[in-house]
Amino acid sequence: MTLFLHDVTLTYPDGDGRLTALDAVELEVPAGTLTAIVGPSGSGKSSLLAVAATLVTPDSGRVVVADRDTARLGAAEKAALRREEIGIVFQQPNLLASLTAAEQLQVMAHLSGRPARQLRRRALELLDAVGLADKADRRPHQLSGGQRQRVNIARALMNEPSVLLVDEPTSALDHERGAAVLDLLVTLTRERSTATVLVTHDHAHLDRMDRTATMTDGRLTHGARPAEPPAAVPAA
Ligand SMILES: Nc1ncnc2c1ncn2[C@@H]1O[C@H](COP(=O)(O)OP(=O)(O)OP(=O)(O)O)[C@@H](O)[C@H]1O
Repeated sequence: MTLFLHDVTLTYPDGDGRLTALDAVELEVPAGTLTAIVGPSGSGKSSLLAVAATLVTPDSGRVVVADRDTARLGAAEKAALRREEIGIVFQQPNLLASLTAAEQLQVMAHLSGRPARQLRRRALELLDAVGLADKADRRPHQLSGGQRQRVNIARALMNEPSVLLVDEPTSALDHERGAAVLDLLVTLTRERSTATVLVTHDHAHLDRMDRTATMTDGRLTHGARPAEPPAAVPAA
């Protein structure tokens, strides 16, 4: 199992007490599949991503990433695991204004120590995979919002991660571009065998995902489709 969370509980300090952000969460994401997490604001979705990314250590439970039990890892080993095995796509692309699309990707992988020419080749291959082969030398202000999000996704894949964590990738996009970005994420998940977790508010495209789970007050329920508004009953 590429990403595996077992009985994960996370609390934050809250006044005199503690607030439970994740409550006995179970999550298994096999390689090459995409799980969408939906749920209301404040229900714990971002906390789940932060724990899966090993950025936050839960109070209890197991977090296994690429067959490594993260509880056994020191800080340096965790940082290496993040760099080598985990790709993160944030809501806002956070691209560096002065760099071209290809450079955004290359700078990400620079620390890996691979030769510059090899990094450039990989950056161009990924930009091609996200449909931006002809935009490699554009800077962020010369790209549309959807194109910037594609650069963001390609950048997260630069180190060939086995786990891809995606936070609200379509929130800044219109319906059509949002759907195209989700299609792209499904394709990349299959092609690159990533275990992908996607947090989304957007219920419109859940049928494209392999699995859906709903977060409610820190508890994750699998398989349940989020409540849709009831269909209008035609007047008799
Ligand atoms: N660093 C923190 N310290 C204290 N409380 C926090 C912290 N981060 C999140 N929380 C609280 O934990 C709960 C879960 O927050 P989280 O950000 O995981 O929810 P979310 O489902 O991602 O929300 P949204 O959809 O609005 O981004 C919320 O009640 C939030 O206020």
